Amino acid sequence: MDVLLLHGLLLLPLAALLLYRCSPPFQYLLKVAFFNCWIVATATLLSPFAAFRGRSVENMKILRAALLPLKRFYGIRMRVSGSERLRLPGPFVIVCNHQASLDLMGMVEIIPERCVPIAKRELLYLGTVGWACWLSGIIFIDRHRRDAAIEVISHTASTMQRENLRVWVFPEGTRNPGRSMLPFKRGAFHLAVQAQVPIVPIVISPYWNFFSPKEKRFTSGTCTIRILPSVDTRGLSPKDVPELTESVRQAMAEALAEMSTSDHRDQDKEQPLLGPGAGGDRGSPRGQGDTAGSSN
Ligand SMILES: CCCCCCCC/C=C\CCCCCCCC(=O)SCCNC(=O)CCNC(=O)[C@H](O)C(C)(C)COP(=O)(O)OP(=O)(O)OC[C@H]1O[C@@H](n2cnc3c(N)ncnc32)[C@H](O)[C@@H]1OP(=O)(O)O
Ligand SMILES: CCCCCCCC/C=C\CCCCCCCC(=O)OC[C@@H](O)COP(=O)(O)O
Repeated sequence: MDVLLLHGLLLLPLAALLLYRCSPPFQYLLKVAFFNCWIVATATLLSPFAAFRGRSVENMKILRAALLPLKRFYGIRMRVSGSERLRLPGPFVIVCNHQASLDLMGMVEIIPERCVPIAKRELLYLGTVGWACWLSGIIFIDRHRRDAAIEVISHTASTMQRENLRVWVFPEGTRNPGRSMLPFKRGAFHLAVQAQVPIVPIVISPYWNFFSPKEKRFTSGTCTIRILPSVDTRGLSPKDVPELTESVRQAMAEALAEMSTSDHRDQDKEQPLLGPGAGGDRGSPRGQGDTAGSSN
């Protein structure tokens, strides 16, 4: 009986390993589970240290350090182009496309100092993760209460100037794995106009060559982040916001379309720490590679 049990216990990890290597959907599930576990574990372990400092944007540095290793686990190579455009001295508003939770990997790659994201209020209720977000100064809005959200944004505009704060907004307002961008919410643009600060648009390339929840596929691959030229808002007033929103969206949509046809060759792949990138590069569009970036 004991021998049987021992054999069973030995076979279980072996079977799991075999399944992991042979079944891309199983690999996908485990990789997504690990992503979430990593976030919960680091938030739980590190938030008490951040709590000594109290709520502060400086805690973003801890949050960033905790999330930076993720790309190595998954063998995701990040290529960034135009990073010098983020080296503006004062406050500014970043607007970025939002595909999935994986965006966190791109965010930590490029997010400048003293920058906080605007996030949905629901994140506050994620236990220690919500606590970590609150401690790091993340700004929460209730998307279902427009007036309250607008008030938070107005308040943020004055804080930005006073405290030299940068703000990161996902103007689509929700995750969008689709091939084109959703219409933009106007909050980020009102914020920039109210604070009279520049807007820096950022586009993260589509993940479909290595990540697809629909197909349950998560392999290694390359992600390109393009920082577009900043847009000045000095002298603009609230009546200019619709046009401003549309012109920034247009520039981002064009960049996204261009990046969607870019190909990431096999030699660009990193070896993931979490096993082989089984499943290959299915579904990746073929074309010219984006060589403008510097890899780091
Ligand atoms: C060294 C340091 C390193 C640090 C490293 C750090 C690493 C960081 C890593 C990890 C952090 C965690 C990351 C978490 C990420 C989470 C992401 C999310 O949760 S995304 C969901 C939440 N985001 C949004 O929703 C977008 C913002 N939303 C908006 O801007 C909306 O506009 C909103 C909510 C304010 C209203 O939404 P509406 O659905 O009503 O739509 P509308 O069309 O925009 O507005 C309706 C009307 O209100 C006006 N309006 C909107 N905002 C206004 C404003 N601020 N002032 C005046 N009017 C405004 C508009 O002009 C429009 O009016 P008219 O049609 O033009 O007449
Ligand atoms: C201060 C100490 C820090 C310790 C280490 C912290 C470790 C990580 C902590 C927090 C990371 C943030 C996790 C939040 C990730 C969620 C991002 C996301 O994708 O949310 C979805 C939301 O946008 C849109 O929602 P819907 O598509 O409308 O549903």
